[in-house]
Parts: sequence; C-alpha cells; structure tokens
Amino acid sequence: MKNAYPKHVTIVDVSPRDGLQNESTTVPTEVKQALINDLIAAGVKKLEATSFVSPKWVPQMGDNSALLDALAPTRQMEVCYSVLVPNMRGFENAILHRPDEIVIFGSASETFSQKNINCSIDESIERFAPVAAAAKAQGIKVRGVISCTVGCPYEGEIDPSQVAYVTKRLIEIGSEKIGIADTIGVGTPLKVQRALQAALEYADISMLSGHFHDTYGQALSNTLAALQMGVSEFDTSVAGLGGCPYAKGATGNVATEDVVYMLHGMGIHTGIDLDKLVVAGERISAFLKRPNGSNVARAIINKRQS
Ligand SMILES: CC(C)(COP(=O)([O-])OP(=O)([O-])OC[C@H]1O[C@@H](n2cnc3c(N)ncnc32)[C@H](O)[C@@H]1OP(=O)([O-])[O-])[C@@H](O)C(=O)NCCC(=O)NCCSC(=O)C[C@@](C)(O)CC(=O)[O-]
Repeated sequence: MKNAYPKHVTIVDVSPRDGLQNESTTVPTEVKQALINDLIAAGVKKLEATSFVSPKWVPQMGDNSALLDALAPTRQMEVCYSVLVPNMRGFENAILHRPDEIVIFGSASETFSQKNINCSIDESIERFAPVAAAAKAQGIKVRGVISCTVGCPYEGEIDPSQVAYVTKRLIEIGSEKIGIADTIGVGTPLKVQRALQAALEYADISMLSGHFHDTYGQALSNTLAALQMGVSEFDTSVAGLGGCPYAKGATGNVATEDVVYMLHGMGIHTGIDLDKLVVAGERISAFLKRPNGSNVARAIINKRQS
C-alpha cells in the first residue's frame, strides 16, 4: 500500500501549559522549568510553555513571567516556545519575554467561549485581532486554536459549520495555523475528519494541527484519522497530563509518548528520543504523585523491570 502519511510530524508538547493548568496545588516554577528542559532534552522542538491569562481565572499559570525569565538563560534557538494569549493585556505581558509563537484560543461553541474567556465568539475575534496584528508586527508567529470542534461540555455536538466559521475568522485576522481541538475528548475518527474537512474550506492542510484529549480513549485513533488527511502537527502532552478548568471531567491530551511510538512505528520521523521522553513523563508524574497516563511509557517501564 502506498504510504500517504506525512514523512515528518511536528509534536507540540503542551504539558507545561495544558497539562498543568488544571492542577489545584501550585506547581513550583522550577518544576515547570525542569519539565520543559526535559522535553527539550528528549528532542521536542515546539512546546506550549505557559499562558498569559488572568491569574484569577487560572491561578496555576500565574508564574508565566517568572517561568519565562527562568528559561531565558538556557533558551534554545531551534525550539519554538509558544504561549497562549487571550487579549492585549496578556500580549503586553508576554511580549516582554519574546515568545516565538502566540496562541490565540477561540471556540466553536458559544457557551464554551463565554465560560472559558468570558465573551462571545465574535467578541473573542475582536479581542484577538489586535493581538495577532501586534505579534506579526514584531515578527512573532500566530496560531489559532479552536476548542470544542466536535463536542462541547455545555452544548453537546457541534456543527462543523461552526468550525468553518471560526477558522475563517481566525485566518482573516492573521492566524497562520489553525488547531482543531477536541477539548473534552468525545470525538471519534469520522467526526474529527468532518471538523477538519470544515476547516479546510478556508485553511490549507499544512495550516491545520490536531489537539485531541483522551477522555473516551479515542485520541490516538483521532490522531491517525487526522494523519490520513495529511495533518502533520499535533499537540500532545507528556504522560497524558492535563485538562481544561472550564471543561469539567475532561482528561488530558493524548500522551506524547503514545503518539511518538505510533508515528515511529509507522516510519514517520519526529526527531524525538522516546526513552528520554519517558524519563520526562516519569519525573513530572512522580512530582504530581500520579500514575503515568501514557500506555507506552508504562509498557516500556514494565519491560525494563521484568
Ligand atoms: C480572557 C479573560 C482574561 C477575560 O476575563 P475578564 O474577567 O472578562 O477580563 P477583563 O478584561 O474584564 O479584566 C478583569 C481583570 O482581569 C485582568 N486581566 C484581563 N486580562 C488579563 C490577562 N491576560 N492577564 C492578566 N490579567 C488580566 C484585568 O486587568 C482586570 O484586573 P482587575 O482590574 O480586576 O485587577 C479570562 O476569561 C481568562 O483569563 N480566561 C482564560 C481561561 C483559560 O486560560 N482557559 C484555559 C485555556 S483554553 C484551553 O485549555 C483549551 C485549549 C487551548 O487547550 C484547546 C482545547 O483543548 O480546547
């Protein structure tokens, strides 16, 4: 069979941001710094370091500036350090640290938009527009992520036309990339493909990335379904850490280790050293006193111990 899959996939490890934002006890800045450096040591070239959101809304990200200051002396030129920014206030704080990429995060669900960023979808685009313009004026990349592209914790199923609409608006204001997120992990492969297909009304396939939570154990299947359409960038979280404070019950993203294992098994290059990645996942899981959420990591560790 002819291999139609991409030869290389970019992994965006979102564990320092999406993975930790939901933790109720404060994770010290030096632990986040160690996690990021472990990921980089494993070969991760793109990561979401933190978010410049209101600390009243997401207290865990309140050390955003301190974290980027701590990372500055050892910052790696070839690594893309992304940060989430919801508005100009966040941009003004973020720009002091010159992130490589700004992530503006909208939603395909009106209710989720209100719950997550306290405004409607159209209002969110109005807030993001000056952020995207300011980032581009300073030579910083802009990525848009769309939450709830297949399902919403408040509205249930989401019509793909909503995904097309938000994709269009994000591209109009300057998003160079569009992340298709299954925030609560309810998607199945054909639903995810429909959401991606809707985004393709306005975006080129090279602009799209996948962001799949694993609540129903579908995230790896959804990743494969997106790969089959030619998507070559995925947000993943080491040890499967994470969840969104405004999507109760949703678990973490698909584990980076599981995606890397699958991709390498398919002959797709990631540049990531799986053994070193397992070390990164084990360290943060040990700190959080939580079992490692990656099937692949657990299998590798069990094999070593047997
Ligand atoms: C967007 C806001 C700020 C609106 O929140 P708001 O309360 O409507 O904001 P406001 O403009 O009315 O300001 C209220 C106060 O917040 C301050 N403020 C205002 N903006 C900022 C800022 N950027 N940084 C720091 N402070 C800020 C502002 O200065 C003011 O301070 P006060 O005068 O009361 O002292 C708020 O709703 C918020 O921070 N939401 C973030 C929620 C969040 O981070 N959710 C998780 C990330 S999204 C996600 O996980 C999904 C994703 C991306 O992973 C994909 C997926 O899986 O779906």
